[in-house]
Amino acid sequence: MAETITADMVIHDVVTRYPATVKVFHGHGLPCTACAVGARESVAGGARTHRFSPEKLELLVKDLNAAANGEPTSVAPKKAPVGKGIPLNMLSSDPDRKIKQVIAIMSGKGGVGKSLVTGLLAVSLRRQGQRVGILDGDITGPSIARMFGTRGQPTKSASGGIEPLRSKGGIKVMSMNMFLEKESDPVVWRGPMISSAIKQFYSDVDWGQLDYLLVDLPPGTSDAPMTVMQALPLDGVVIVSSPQMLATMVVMKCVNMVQQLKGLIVGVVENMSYFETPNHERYEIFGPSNATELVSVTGAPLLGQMPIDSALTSLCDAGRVEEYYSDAYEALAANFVSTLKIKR
Ligand SMILES: Nc1ncnc2c1ncn2[C@@H]1O[C@H](COP(=O)(O)OP(=O)(O)OP(=O)(O)O)[C@@H](O)[C@H]1O
Repeated sequence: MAETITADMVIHDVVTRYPATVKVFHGHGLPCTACAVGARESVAGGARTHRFSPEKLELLVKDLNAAANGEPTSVAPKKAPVGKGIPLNMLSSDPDRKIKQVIAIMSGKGGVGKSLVTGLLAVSLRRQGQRVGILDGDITGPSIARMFGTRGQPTKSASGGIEPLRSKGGIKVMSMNMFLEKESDPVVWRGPMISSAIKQFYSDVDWGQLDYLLVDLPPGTSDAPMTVMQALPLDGVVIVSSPQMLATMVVMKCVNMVQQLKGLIVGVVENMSYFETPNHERYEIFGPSNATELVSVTGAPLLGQMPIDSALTSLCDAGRVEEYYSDAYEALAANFVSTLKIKR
């Protein structure tokens, strides 16, 4: 007999404990399990947002309890939205694993802010006490080291591996930039050399104990993303998109690639979703949000919608990205952590 589900329970907790309830939420027309809000919102709160009457809420709660106990519900069981926004409990099977989660950040197209989202997600995770590393998998166009202002060349670690550089805030960073004489030197390498560099960045670098290793990938579906998907013990992929990107079908290419390589999309982030004035007026500069479609094509929860902020570019150029603070990124990190629950 399952514990009684009540209207004040958080949607995320309900579906995590009783996955059969996802069908009930969807059957009642509530998309909350596929929404970032569901991570914090109560069942009653979700129902209120969707203008449920008290009677409808009562029936929903009754059905949730029925589903949790394997009993019939009043809503016809819709085709189970397998993986659609169900928060994943990704408990590491091996408690001795030094890096608890390896997550790649991917986008189909260049310039949507994938590196920036990777960097700021790392910053917020670190602020929340997580041990974080960033592997800059963009070998030919690295930008992570610059963003964090990490200078100098990596040294040999005590165990004979490569010691990653550390940001001011304590994030471990490894990027091709660190091996170039001049930051502007090009890396003119063919695919196999790029793949080999990525593998070495994972296996030869002494990452130590980490909660999250974020791997920033170059755009597209070429050698580097393929290497990461196939050669690294990847736990999941976060897809970064922007409002106008869905129309170009590049997101679909990413999704298909991840699926073909048997990877798992753990969440999506919509960057450059809106611009907010000091008076809190919002403008959707790149058009209306496609977040709902993103969730439905990827089958993964929306982790956050990031604003456009002109302050970011100058901070990144000055290597001071860690000085940036925004509630949107703190919420993104919180959603990320609750989606990928790990055992320390
Ligand atoms: N939300 C945002 N607000 C303001 N500037 C942003 C935002 N997102 C990204 N940018 C800026 O856009 C530029 C491109 O971002 P970034 O390098 O992160 O994109 P990318 O997708 O990783 O690019 P690439 O395809 O080259 O790897 C950077 O100058 C970055 O600072």
